[in-house]
Amino acid sequence: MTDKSWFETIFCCCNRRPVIRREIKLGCFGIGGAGKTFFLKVLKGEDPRDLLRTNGFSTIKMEYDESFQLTVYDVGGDKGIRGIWSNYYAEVHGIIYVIDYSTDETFLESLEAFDALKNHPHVLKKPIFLLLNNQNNREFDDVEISNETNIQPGQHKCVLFSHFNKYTGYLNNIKNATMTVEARTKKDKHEFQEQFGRFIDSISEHYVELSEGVKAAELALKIRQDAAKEQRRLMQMKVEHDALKADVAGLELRNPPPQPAAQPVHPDPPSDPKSASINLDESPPLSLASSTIPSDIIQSSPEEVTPRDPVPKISQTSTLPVSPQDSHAHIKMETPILRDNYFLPPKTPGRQYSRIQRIQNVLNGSRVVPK
Ligand SMILES: Nc1nc2c(ncn2[C@@H]2O[C@H](COP(=O)(O)OP(=O)(O)OP(=O)(O)O)[C@@H](O)[C@H]2O)c(=O)[nH]1
Ligand SMILES: [Mg+2]
Repeated sequence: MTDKSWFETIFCCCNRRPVIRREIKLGCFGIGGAGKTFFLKVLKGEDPRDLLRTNGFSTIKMEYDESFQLTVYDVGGDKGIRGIWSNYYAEVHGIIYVIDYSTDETFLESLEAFDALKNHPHVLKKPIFLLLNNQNNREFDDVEISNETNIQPGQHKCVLFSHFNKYTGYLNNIKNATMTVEARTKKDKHEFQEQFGRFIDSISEHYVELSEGVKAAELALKIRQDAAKEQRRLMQMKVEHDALKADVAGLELRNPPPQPAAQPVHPDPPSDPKSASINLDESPPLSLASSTIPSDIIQSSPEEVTPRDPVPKISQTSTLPVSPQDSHAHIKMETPILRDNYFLPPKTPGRQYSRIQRIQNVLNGSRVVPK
């Protein structure tokens, strides 16, 4: 017994082959109001009335026959949007171009835009279907049109003309697209339908060659899109990073990091030490106990917990002068210091440093040497 997938089994049971259509991609161009969307709707078998201007582009899909499915990019034709036409040239197997023949102005404008299109490198060697649309029932000459469009032989796979003048036929009968384009062509036998059929035949004939260009363009487009996506992702990350940095800066401004405690400096005391007023609440009086603070207690004072430069040892016998750069030491010598709850009187000339004052100097890390 041969292995068959459920899909194959269903179709074998129904005695029908699954329909796998290959895709033909087409681009439909022409100046604004030329009738591109109108034509594509009629071709597909949809009601073409009450159309809106195509803003950007729209994609119209339709079944052509058993072998092919059509994907048509209907690109807006207003002057401001014509710049994007060339983005589609490489990605399509063939070009539909609608020439608006309603007035001399629209005809000239259509020819100008067509001239740029037909000479584009991605349009050369591709089949072109030229549809002449004329809503004013103007007379025109095929030879004249052929001369005006100035198409050189061999530049394109084929160039097929057709007329779509003042199309009014059976609009009320068009309700929905139930038939393939080919089936409708056989039924209606309109000239534009038959010419369009020849255009698709030409694409089918060169399908492999044309598809290579289309696939290469699709790959290039995907690479461009991925690169653009990556670029957008990086930009987004940068924006988020900058926002985070700004947040952190804002937080730091509101809550600055803890700075080393500033040394309290008191104003110059009165010259007579006896008249110095002492706030008993804030600073306890100098006591015998405080003047004999054991060194281990001093070491564990809160001031010492804060990391800082190693405290230099003070030698009683040192004769080093006070450095002029050591401004801290200078200030501390000249002012009374209220520190760690011990009041230190200002230094008076000739007076020996008390033990407490030496301890205080050690705590301040100053290099004051008693005279
Ligand atoms: N009856 C009739 N009306 C047409 C025909 N061609 C165009 N029109 C009218 O012209 C209007 C504009 O046609 P569209 O098909 O929207 O023109 P377009 O080329 O798609 O224009 P843009 O989308 O602006 O680029 C349509 O709404 C129709 O009313 C035609 O062959 N017969
Ligand atoms: Mg349109």
